[in-house]
Amino acid sequence: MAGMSVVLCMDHVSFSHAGRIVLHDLSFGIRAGEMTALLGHNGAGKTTLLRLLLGLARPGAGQVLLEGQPMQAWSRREVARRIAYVPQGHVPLFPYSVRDIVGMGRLAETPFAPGLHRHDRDEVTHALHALGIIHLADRPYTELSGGERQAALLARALAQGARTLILDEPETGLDYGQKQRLYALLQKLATQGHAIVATTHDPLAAARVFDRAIALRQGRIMADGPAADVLEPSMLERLYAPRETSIQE
Ligand SMILES: Nc1ncnc2c1ncn2[C@@H]1O[C@H](COP(=O)(O)OP(=O)(O)OP(=O)(O)O)[C@@H](O)[C@H]1O
Repeated sequence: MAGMSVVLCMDHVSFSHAGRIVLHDLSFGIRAGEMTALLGHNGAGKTTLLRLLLGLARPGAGQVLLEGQPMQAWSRREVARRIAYVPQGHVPLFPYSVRDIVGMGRLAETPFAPGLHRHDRDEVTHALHALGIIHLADRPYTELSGGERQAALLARALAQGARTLILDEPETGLDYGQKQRLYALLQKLATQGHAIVATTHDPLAAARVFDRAIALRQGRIMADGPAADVLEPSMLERLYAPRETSIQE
C-alpha cells in the first residue's frame, strides 16, 4: 500500500533443508501498519519463512533486509528490539507469573540485570494494560486459557518494544470469542503502526481480518495481494489442491 514503510523484506530468497530446496526465489516487503497473513498447505514452507524473517536461519541465496540493512548486520539484541515472535503453543517449564513472562520481553534492553529496572517494570505494566490483562498479572501463566496466553505473549512482544510482530498460527486452540478478541487486538496494533505477520490455516478469517495475504505453495509465492482478493474460492482450491494433481508450478 502506498505510503506505508517497508520494515522487513525478502529479496530473491531461496532456502534448502538437507539439500532440498524448500523456498524458491521469494521477494516481498512487510510494511508498518499492515496485517499480512501467510497461508499454504502443510509443508509449504511457512515456518521456514518465519525463521528467515526472524534471522534464525540464513538464506542459501538472496537476502533478508531489516530496515534496509542485511539481517546479519544486526546483533541479536538489535533484532529483538525490532521484531518480536509469538510462538505457537508456548508452555514454559516453570509456573512464572504473567508479569514475569511479560517482563522477559524487557531482557533485550537489560539482558544481564538481576531484576528489572523501574522503567522496565513500568513498560511491563503498560503492556499488560494495553492488552487488557492487568487483572492476570499475578496469575501463573501455566494456568491461563489459550486466549489469555496469546494475550500474555502479545504483551511480552509489546514490552519488548518491537514494531514488527511475527505470529505462528496465533488462533490455534482459541474459541470463537477469543479469536475475535485476538483479531481485534492485532488490528488495533496495526492501526498504531505495528507490522503484523501471521501464519494461519484459517483463510476465511484471514480474508475478513487481514489486509494482505501471501499464498505459498510448495515453497513458491502463488499470490500476494489484498487478502480478500487472494483468498477467494478458486485460489483456495488451487492453493490447497492435492499435490498429485496437474497444477502448473
Ligand atoms: N529441519 C528440517 N530438516 C529437513 N527438512 C525440513 C526441516 N524443517 C522443515 N523441513 C521441510 O521443509 C518443508 C517446509 O517445512 P515448514 O515447516 O516450513 O512448512 P509449514 O508450511 O510451516 O508446514 P505446517 O503448515 O505443516 O506447519 C517441508 O517439506 C518440511 O518437511
